[in-house]
Amino acid sequence: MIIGLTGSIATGKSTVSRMLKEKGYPIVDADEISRQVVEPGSSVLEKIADAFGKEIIDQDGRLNREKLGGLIFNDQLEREKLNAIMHPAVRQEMIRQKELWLEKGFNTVIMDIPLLFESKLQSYVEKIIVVSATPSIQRKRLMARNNLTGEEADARINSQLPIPEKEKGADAVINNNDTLEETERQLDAILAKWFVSP
Ligand SMILES: CC(C)(COP(=O)(O)OP(=O)(O)OC[C@H]1O[C@@H](n2cnc3c(N)ncnc32)[C@H](O)[C@@H]1O)[C@@H](O)C(=O)NCCC(=O)NCCS
Ligand SMILES: Nc1ncnc2c1ncn2[C@@H]1O[C@H](COP(=O)(O)OP(=O)(O)OP(=O)(O)O)[C@@H](O)[C@H]1O
Repeated sequence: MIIGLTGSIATGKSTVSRMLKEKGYPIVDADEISRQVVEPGSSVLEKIADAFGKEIIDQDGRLNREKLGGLIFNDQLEREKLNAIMHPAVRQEMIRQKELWLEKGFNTVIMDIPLLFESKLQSYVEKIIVVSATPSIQRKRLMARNNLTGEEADARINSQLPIPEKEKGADAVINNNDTLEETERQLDAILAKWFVSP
């Protein structure tokens, strides 16, 4: 079974994804892939420099993620421009990795895709788990993790679909507002209900 794992920014996808990895599930991680496709010298990075200016690349040839984040999280048109450059490459690599895991004989593959709903990738997966948190907990965790002001955190949160919209499209919701143990208990209940194993 192909399971899509999504949520909103800083609601706890990576946390749940780590739990699944520990249980032996193979993970295809869209955030990790979106870092790989912009490695120094890649054609995707070249396109980003053409579109956003050479200043977006540091002296060492690496993408300045902070600068690019500052541009795209505050501006829908700039965000769409970046998405149009990056998403085709990210999608292609996600599918390649999923096929590899299936060829290796796994029954289940977890696709960790933050923008599953925004990018309309529902058809890529068979079941969808949404990791959810209350808006105030989400904002607090995002500010702490990324060292952001409230305003910067709000811009990132508002660049995605509202959490209730995502919950409506989910086959299962994990409420990650409490302890990690409580989150894992919800995860285990979902896996048992769906009779899945790695
Ligand atoms: C703008 C970038 C350079 C900022 O890098 P940074 O290291 O600060 O953030 P990181 O990549 O860890 O992403 C953190 C979270 O931001 C959110 N996010 C990232 N990109 C986007 C986007 N285009 N639209 C809305 N939310 C986004 C996601 O929830 C993601 O999990 C980076 O996010 C990026 O390359 N984004 C475009 C690729 C993309 O859409 N990635 C999301 C999954 S495919
Ligand atoms: N149950 C919890 N209790 C306390 N802190 C938590 C809990 N779950 C997650 N966190 C913390 O909240 C932050 C966000 O979690 P995580 O990185 O898993 O979110 P994410 O959804 O993967 O975010 P992104 O969309 O940015 O990739 C992290 O710093 C994490 O350690």
